[in-house]
Amino acid sequence: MAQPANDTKTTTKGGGEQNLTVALRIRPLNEDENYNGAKSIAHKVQAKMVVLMDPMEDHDDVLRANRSREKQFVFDCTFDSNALQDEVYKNTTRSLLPNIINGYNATVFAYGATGAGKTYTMLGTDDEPGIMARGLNDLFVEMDRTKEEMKYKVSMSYLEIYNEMIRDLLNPSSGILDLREDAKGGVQVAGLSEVTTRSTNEVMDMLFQGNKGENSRTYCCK
Ligand SMILES: Nc1ncnc2c1ncn2[C@@H]1O[C@H](COP(=O)(O)OP(=O)(O)OP(=O)(O)O)[C@@H](O)[C@H]1O
Repeated sequence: MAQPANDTKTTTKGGGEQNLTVALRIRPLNEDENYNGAKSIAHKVQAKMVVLMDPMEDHDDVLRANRSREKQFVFDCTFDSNALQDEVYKNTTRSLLPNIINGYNATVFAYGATGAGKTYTMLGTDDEPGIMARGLNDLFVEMDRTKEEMKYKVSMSYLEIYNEMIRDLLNPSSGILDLREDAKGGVQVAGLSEVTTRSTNEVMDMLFQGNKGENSRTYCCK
């Protein structure tokens, strides 16, 4: 997840500076895991630190009693399993909006193993909308508020990358698309459709339509 304030500065290919935030979210154990007696080994211990307990630790093994194999990891921010969608949105994504309104690029993506909670965090549910719906709502409200002074255009593309093959989820009939570099060194997906949109609901409907055509694997929306 990316965020502009107080963050690690890295240099882009074009020489400019960009900010990067890495956040970690621990999801709650699901019903099956609880039923099978699973125990969470990931614990948020400080605002920025998570400890992973050694799942093999044996408290009766006196020979290893003082050899903790716990591992500590530090992130820009962390969320435990009780964290609400709004908390995750406000602490990772909301601060990107003023820059987007001013015409700068921003990227937010979720990374993790299957079942880790990427879709829940990004899309969420009707009752608990994720980062995308919350971000789009705020974006459209802000654009509406400033529509007298500024002219905005919002468009979206929705693609799937699976087994190194790229497909356009808004236009599946276009088949497998190629990745190309443009003259400025930017990466482009040749032939990817781009649809103009005016509301969060419209975007969500298109994501829903796009998901219908596949089994919802790795996806990217810009
Ligand atoms: N923070 C959370 N709170 C409650 N339920 C969650 C949370 N995170 C994930 N879940 C639930 O865990 C399950 C798996 O999450 P999700 O589908 O988001 O994983 P994923 O990383 O997108 O998986 P895949 O890569 O296989 O698509 C879902 O049933 C989801 O509702």
